Amino acid sequence: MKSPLPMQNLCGPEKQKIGKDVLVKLLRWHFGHSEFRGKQLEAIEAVLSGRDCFCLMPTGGGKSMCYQIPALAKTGIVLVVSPLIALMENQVMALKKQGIAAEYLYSTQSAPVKNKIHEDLERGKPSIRLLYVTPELFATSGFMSKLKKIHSRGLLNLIAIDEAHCISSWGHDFRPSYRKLSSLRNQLPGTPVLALTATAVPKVQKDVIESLSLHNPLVLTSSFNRPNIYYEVRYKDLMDDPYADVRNLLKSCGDVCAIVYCLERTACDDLASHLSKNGVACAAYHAGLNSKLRSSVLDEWVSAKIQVVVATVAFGMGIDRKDVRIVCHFNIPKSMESFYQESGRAGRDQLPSKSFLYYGVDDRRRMEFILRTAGNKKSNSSSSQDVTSKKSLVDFGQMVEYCEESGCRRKKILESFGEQVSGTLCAKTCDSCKHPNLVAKYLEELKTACAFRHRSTSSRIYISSSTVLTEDGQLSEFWNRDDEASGSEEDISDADDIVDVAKSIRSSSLSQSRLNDKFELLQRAEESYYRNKVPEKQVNKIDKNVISESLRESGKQRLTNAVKQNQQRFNDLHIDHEASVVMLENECYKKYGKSGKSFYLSQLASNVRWISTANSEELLSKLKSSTPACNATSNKSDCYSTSEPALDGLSIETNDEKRPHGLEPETPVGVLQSVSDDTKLPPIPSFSDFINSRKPNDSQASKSRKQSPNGSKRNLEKRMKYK
Ligand SMILES: Nc1ncnc2c1ncn2[C@@H]1O[C@H](COP(=O)(O)OP(=O)(O)OP(=O)(O)O)[C@@H](O)[C@H]1O
Ligand SMILES: [Mg+2]
Repeated sequence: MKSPLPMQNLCGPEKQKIGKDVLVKLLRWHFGHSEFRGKQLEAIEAVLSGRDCFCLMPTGGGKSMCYQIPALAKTGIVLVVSPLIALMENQVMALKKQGIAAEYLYSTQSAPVKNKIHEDLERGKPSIRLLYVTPELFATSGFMSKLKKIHSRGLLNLIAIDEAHCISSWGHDFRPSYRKLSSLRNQLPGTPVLALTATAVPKVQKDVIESLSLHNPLVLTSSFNRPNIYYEVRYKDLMDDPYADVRNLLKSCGDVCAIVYCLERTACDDLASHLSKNGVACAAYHAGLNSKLRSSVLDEWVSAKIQVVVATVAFGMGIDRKDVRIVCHFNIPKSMESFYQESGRAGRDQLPSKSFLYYGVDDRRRMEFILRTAGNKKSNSSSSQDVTSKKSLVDFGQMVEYCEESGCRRKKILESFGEQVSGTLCAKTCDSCKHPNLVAKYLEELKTACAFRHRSTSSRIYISSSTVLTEDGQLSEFWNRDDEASGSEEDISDADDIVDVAKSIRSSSLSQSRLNDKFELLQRAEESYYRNKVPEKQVNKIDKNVISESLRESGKQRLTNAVKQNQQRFNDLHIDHEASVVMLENECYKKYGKSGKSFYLSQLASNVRWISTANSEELLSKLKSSTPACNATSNKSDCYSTSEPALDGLSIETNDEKRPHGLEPETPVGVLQSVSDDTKLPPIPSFSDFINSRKPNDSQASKSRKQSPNGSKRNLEKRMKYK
């Protein structure tokens, strides 16, 4: 471990101004960088002199240094508020490696770890120089009173708010918990506050300064230009196989570090599995994976054991690998801000890197649908619905222009943040400046292709994926039949703000008639599948449809979420959550594993619906756990009679450890046992059955429709009408 630079020899008494040479020495000694970058030095000098500072620097610009150097320049503590535990963990680990005493605290951390940190902070001269905390912890009275003590002892040197744009609801990453930071100025007077962000929108900047009550702050802004990133758009509608294009692109760049962003979790799994099968070693990362798997992917990627990650935006803020050479968006992002942040993860080492955006007209429509619906969900009054929805659609419009219009891409990015850009700035570092004729040709072809598609495929079933309310207010999920992608709230909003998302879903205003239309479409698709069975020719297509282990994992996660939403009922009925999830997922897989992903996902959605709609008896009779029956056999897999190899990924043997103790031995029919027993349990309805059961007056008619030729005819007429 490197010994700390002996400060007393460098800067003398505490109050004395710390000179530039001292700060540069600290930078070199501790971090090995020769000089400060951009506005780092100005920010550091401001906060060391006790002044508030708002620091706007591009992604990868080196914002962390602006609070890390002050922490080393004075005895005492720098408090850093950071939005993500993973982000704190990474930074603290890196600092410790450099021999700098840093720790992090969050509310659900184990008591011994917390106590050790608190003990250090209570010492006359704490050894900790940087303390990272979550905004949630900051807002607790217990932590605040401890902090006030440190403050009253004159040891709190600086409060740094990293990713400060999270405080603004105008920003793309709003975290309600950041709002609670607005009281810190009153609670801890006299301590300078440093707000750091890479978010460029002026409205957000103003909001951050006001919300944190920064007093006469030094406002430091830098250009958002990332000269080392080459920008290019690729047009999916002009490609035979966009997957192959991504694959070839990655292969042609060699074994470089890359992030491929997809809108939806299932798309991540799908693309990752395609790439892996075709010689590009990679891993999927999204919020649907369990946290263990996610952190292992992250660890492997950070330590360069994996070079390529296919991820949703859950792979986001604070991801710090300097040598990302390619960021590829397989679907259009929701705004220029998001695009800038995500593509900005490339080339943090300032070396040449590339951003590729795969643009497709279907993706555009889907995003428009999602934003419109999300806008409606997020607001209660109809006027604010309009405003939210319009704002996000306007933001998204900039992204569409980026893709659909000719002209310098770099200029479009920078101008969207209000920067004036000279014509020569780009210097052929985007496709439009480098190959203007080619891009113009693509855009022309795109227009033609879209016009043609509009005429010839207006009958195509286009169902955008989203989570919406059924008529009785329960959660229901739709699956996109076109690309088998599932809607995922997390993918388009705050990944860790489940409560907010749930609230927003509850206030969804999707009309009943549109819902019914969608039900009809899904139901018909399922019926038609069984009528036509899969022809031989489509064998290849079905291969693509294979249900991967990671898809099954994410299926289990969906069911787990549904169980969590009904946790109270499960607890009241003493139903084992985990075993139920395993059993239901296994049932989906057994039933639809061979029919392909589409129906597997559909059946999972049915299960999710069933979990929230089934009454107590139904839940009990299907899921009541008999843990003791299974415990009686030492090996959990003995409880399964199935010999399916795909069960490997379900880690059944771990369920015993996790199962709550105290279940009575006479508990009836076991979840796991139920799969192997002949005991007849109520089936989970298929999509059609579910819909029909919800239409009591119509169910008979629906059945006869399925059977009689007249029924089919009526069905066809109805379909024509819909189209
Ligand atoms: N003065 C410097 N000279 C060279 N490299 C630097 C300097 N300051 C910071 N860096 C390096 O730049 C990289 C990015 O730094 P940092 O993570 O602080 O950026 P950031 O502005 O916080 O980015 P983001 O917005 O993505 O969080 C780090 O790897 C860091 O070591
Ligand atoms: Mg940062």
